[in-house]
Amino acid sequence: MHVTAERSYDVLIGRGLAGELPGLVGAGTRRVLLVHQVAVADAAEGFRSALTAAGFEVHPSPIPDAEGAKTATVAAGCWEQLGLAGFTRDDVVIGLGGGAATDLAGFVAATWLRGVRVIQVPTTLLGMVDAAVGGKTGINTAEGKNLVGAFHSPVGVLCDLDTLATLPAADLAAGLAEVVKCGFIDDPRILELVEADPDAARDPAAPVLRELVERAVATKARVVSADLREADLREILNYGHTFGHAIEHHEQFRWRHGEAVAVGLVFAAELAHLAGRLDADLADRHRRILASLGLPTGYPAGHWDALLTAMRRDKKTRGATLRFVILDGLARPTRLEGPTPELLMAAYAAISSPAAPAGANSANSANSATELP
Ligand SMILES: NC(=O)c1ccc[n+]([C@@H]2O[C@H](COP(=O)([O-])OP(=O)(O)OC[C@H]3O[C@@H](n4cnc5c(N)ncnc54)[C@H](O)[C@@H]3O)[C@@H](O)[C@H]2O)c1
Ligand SMILES: O=C(O)C(=O)C[C@@H](O)[C@H](O)[C@H](O)COP(=O)(O)O
Ligand SMILES: [Zn+2]
Repeated sequence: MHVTAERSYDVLIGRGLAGELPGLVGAGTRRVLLVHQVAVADAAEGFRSALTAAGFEVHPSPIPDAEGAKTATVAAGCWEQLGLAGFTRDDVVIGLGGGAATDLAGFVAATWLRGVRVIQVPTTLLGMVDAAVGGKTGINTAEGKNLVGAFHSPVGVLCDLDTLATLPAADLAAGLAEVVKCGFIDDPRILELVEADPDAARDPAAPVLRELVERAVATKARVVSADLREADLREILNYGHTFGHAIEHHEQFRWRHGEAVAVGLVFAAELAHLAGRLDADLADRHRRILASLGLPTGYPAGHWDALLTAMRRDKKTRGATLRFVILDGLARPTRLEGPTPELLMAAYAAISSPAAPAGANSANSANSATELP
């Protein structure tokens, strides 16, 4: 799959792709910072040996798990490592792991010497279909999700489907939320494939998963190739994220991103329905598909003020005006600008349910900011 950005690059999707990495790093390079999650330490060791054998000086950089990596402190640790090792503009950063690792690695690469090359090697479904592609990089702050970052396109993306074999089922399901998002905004065939066999969609060895990855990457590649810097069209990739990011922040980043996006998609669908833009069946189709994948579709009542405060920091907000990506119909994304407080609260009421997020991280839900039964 090809992406057009400041420089064009390829997203390779397949199995057994590790051998492609030294070629992507390129002969003119001396040093490689290998930023990786501890969960993929074995894969990191394999890459380290292959790159060392190819003559590169490899600096492994293990990072904290999940959102714990997307902090200024962790980024500063990487900058220190780059400085001590004398990384120059010819050198390369590799991001290996889930979206949190690729977001951090991309941000470190974007900021080191005002920009060095980054190669993304996603090892979660979400990383493959979304985070590693498109050049959005960033970290969180105490005030919100992804508030600091840069657009910095990778020079290549390696999606080795073999790496998904070890991914926990709940993380795979979380990645499917972004795949389903692509289905609603752009490629309805995705929805048909999931509806035909939700269990196969959750099976990393099933052929349908590969097709889902290819279709979601195709949507993302087409959109970011047309609008890298989110001047207009790219906002459709943010479908479900205004409310989703607010949940992540309110839950102090203890929900998986994809789980929060799943609820955000249902919120956006209800908002569109209540605004008279989307019919009830299509709104409900969001719930049915996401629930069939074990994803949450509701959020407890009683947290509106905090969620609204978080939504005001969304990057799509202009001045005091909240802006939502909604659907006018299937694969017809558009925007809803400045919905009234009554409309927003009605959408919240429509998704406020006592149902616990089925895919929620059990370690996380114990610490949930909300009382989930
Ligand atoms: N830049 C973008 O365009 C973009 C797009 C979507 C999401 N994101 C960001 O991506 C992040 C979410 O990504 P994610 O869902 O991949 O979460 P994640 O990076 O936290 O990974 C999920 C979990 O899977 C583990 N893991 C990773 N690969 C594994 C493997 N192969 N086997 C076993 N365990 C593995 C990780 O250690 C982690 O515990 C969020 O921060 C979100 O904001 C960015
Ligand atoms: O690539 C994009 O553009 C997206 O919005 C994809 C989202 O799935 C992703 O979560 C992204 O990181 C959100 O970006 P943000 O600009 O809302 O922080
Ligand atoms: Zn997302």
